[in-house]
Amino acid sequence: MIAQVIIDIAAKQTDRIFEYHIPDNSDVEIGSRVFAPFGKRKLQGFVVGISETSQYQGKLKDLLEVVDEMPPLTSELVELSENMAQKIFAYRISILQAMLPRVMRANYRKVLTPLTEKAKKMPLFQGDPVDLNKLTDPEEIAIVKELIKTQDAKIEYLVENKAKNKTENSFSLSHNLDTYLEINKKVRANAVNQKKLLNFIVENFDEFPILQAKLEQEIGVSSGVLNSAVKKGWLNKKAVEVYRNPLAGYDAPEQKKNIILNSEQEAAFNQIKTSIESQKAETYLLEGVTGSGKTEVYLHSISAALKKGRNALMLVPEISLTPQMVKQVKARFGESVAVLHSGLSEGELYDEWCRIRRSEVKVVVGARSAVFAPLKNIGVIIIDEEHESSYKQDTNPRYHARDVAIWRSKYNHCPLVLGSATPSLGSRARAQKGVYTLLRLTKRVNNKNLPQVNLIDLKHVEFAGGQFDLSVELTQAIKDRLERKEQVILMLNRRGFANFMLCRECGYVMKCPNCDLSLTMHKDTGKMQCHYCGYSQPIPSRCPNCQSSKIRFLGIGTQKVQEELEELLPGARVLRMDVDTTRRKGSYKRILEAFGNHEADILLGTQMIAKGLDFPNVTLVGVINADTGLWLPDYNASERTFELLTQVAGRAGRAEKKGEVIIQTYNPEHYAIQLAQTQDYERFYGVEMNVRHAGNYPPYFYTVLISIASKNEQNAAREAFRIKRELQSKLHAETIILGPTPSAISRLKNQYYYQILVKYKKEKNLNTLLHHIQDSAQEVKKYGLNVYIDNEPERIM
Ligand SMILES: Nc1ncnc2c1ncn2[C@@H]1O[C@H](COP(=O)(O)OP(=O)(O)OP(=O)(O)O)[C@@H](O)[C@H]1O
Ligand SMILES: [Zn+2]
Ligand SMILES: [Zn+2]
Repeated sequence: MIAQVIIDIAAKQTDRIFEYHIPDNSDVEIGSRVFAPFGKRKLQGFVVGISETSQYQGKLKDLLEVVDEMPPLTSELVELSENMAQKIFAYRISILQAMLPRVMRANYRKVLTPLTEKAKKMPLFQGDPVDLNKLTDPEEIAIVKELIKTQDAKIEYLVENKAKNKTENSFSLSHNLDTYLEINKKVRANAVNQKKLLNFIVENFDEFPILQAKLEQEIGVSSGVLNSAVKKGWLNKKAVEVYRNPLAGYDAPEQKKNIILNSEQEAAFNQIKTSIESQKAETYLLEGVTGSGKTEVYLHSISAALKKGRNALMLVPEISLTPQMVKQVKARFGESVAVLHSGLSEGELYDEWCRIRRSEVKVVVGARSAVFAPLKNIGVIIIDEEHESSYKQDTNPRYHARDVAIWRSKYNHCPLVLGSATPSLGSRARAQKGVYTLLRLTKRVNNKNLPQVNLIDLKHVEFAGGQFDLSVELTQAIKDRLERKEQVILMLNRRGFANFMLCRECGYVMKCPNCDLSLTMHKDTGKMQCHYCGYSQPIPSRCPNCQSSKIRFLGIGTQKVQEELEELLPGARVLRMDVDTTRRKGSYKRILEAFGNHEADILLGTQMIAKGLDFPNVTLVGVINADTGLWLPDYNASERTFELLTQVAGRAGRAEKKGEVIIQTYNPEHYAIQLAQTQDYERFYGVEMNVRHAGNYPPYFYTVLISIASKNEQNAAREAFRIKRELQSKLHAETIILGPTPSAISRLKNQYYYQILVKYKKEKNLNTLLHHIQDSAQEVKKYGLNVYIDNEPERIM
């Protein structure tokens, strides 16, 4: 038999199938990871097909071995990777790798192995191969070169598999109960520990095998006692695989009572249920105002799928951001839930993934990449907060989880539910055209009103403190809540916004030497930092340009607002949530739990706190600066602003108590802000569609962004113009080609970027043309050029 293999080298020349002969009695399947000889190297690859015959004329090489016990990819995922490779501009191997947990990606070590006795005795080796990546001493490098030349040593590539199963010792019994009773009689009473152990064995005979940790704890003996019992033949010891449990701590304290759906929820659920039961691949857009109970519709849908003996896949934005959601799913479906998200340790992630692959779970909840979960027999797919831009991966491979989900829904003959209070314009437009089926929840559960929203015009306002962050009105409103023992959520919009250093004498702004971005001040670490490449330097006390001491730090940070709040409202307990306070694993969850237990009055944070939170005691939401993102040079800046404000407003007044929202803005007359005030998505949709129509933007046009990067600015520009000419000569006249222009951030990590935006309605050959452009860029890569192609970009700056 012949295996079709995609080899683990991301390059144009290898982006195709290589054939190998499958040795007899080797259990290669589609989806297997294998080792294959490739030139002089031994590389990993994925089997994407198996056939009886080959077109290849010569003699095929044998596959070397199969890496995993079970093929890591299902045949569905293999097929999916083929489909994706045709649509997005990425190599098939990059797509296949993206489907696996990070730890499973192969790591190659280049080592030098001694061949002759002479070499083996050299101090360089000390008997072992040398890791060439770790070799830095020029003298040693010279020796290595010489050894290769004289063939006393050779270079080899070792593949490291970092994915490891966690094991623990388990003890089982070797005799029957009577024998232990006998032994127990013979052991003298002063052998205290042995007695303890034997008594335990006799009393808990049926409980065995038992894990070591548990035995030690229950009997109160050390591992030494257990090991000597093994030597005596009383116990057998064996390492068994155990799972790391990332859901520990998510156990719901009480099983929630079964909620009865209201009539709108019921109507939406019934439609979804029909598709689940008839196994129909239909896409639903569940448009429900904040607090309308979308989650309950999801959970009912999952139940309905399970009842049909099928499984469920649910995507949420960044799961660590919604511990409340995980808890609910876990409370409902218990042990059969697996979670996948970037907040887990690599080991935990791998274990969860294994449980899914081995069909030990029925429900998978996860962030973007969970859309590749090797779950079989899917009966429903759900994407919560479907408008979130994080569902699009903005690095290679640039896929959108929604597109992948649509493909999987067709493959599995199951419905896909896209839910949001503020659907993306594209999804809403597709529902208008009937491509998706629109389901609406127009009211909050129990007929609660949406909160009242007040706009405060920052151009004409009195500020409460010495800083220009908090208006008198907002401060007073916070005070009122504190007196009533209610809670407040305050959001500082970080989009398009940073704390930067400005010299009032010469106008100098401190920028990153590698990128074209201003450095951001971090008071806690005492550093000015580039958020893009990580460069940092100490906060200066004088202007680096003119030595003046008149430097100012502009912008506001959550830290500064926290200080001001504590000054204006002494005694107020403030919890801060931003990148700095959530860096450590689990801190997000801890902060939210503390706020939920009313250990603080105010939750102050960045966009992180805008979505999905459900705290009944929150009656006031304040937005400190609504509009920083409004003027970004992106066609979807209004959509993002409207969405953010509507979402954060939705956190107020979700239970019995009435909610209020105060939005501070410099642009109270802008339509995105005005419509966020009424939280009227449908009207916003109407207005924004007109704006997009006038500007020839999505969803009226499709878009592709081509970025050209080089260390040499001229080269980037020259190639960009060449690509534009090629596009112009081959595309329709009505297709719009914008650029090339330097990207809004024109230099990043010492690379200059130029970009071209193509807007089109119908271009049958565009895909082929773009692949061709990318391929020819590969050929000029030796001049340091890189071309990136992003289909339907979320950001065009
Ligand atoms: N039928 C119902 N009866 C009573 N309570 C309900 C019902 N459905 C949902 N709830 C409760 O209403 C609250 C809000 O629901 P949920 O969080 O699902 O809203 P949502 O639509 O997801 O809102 P958002 O978009 O703001 O996240 C939750 O506490 C939920 O338990
Ligand atoms: Zn930088
Ligand atoms: Zn200066």
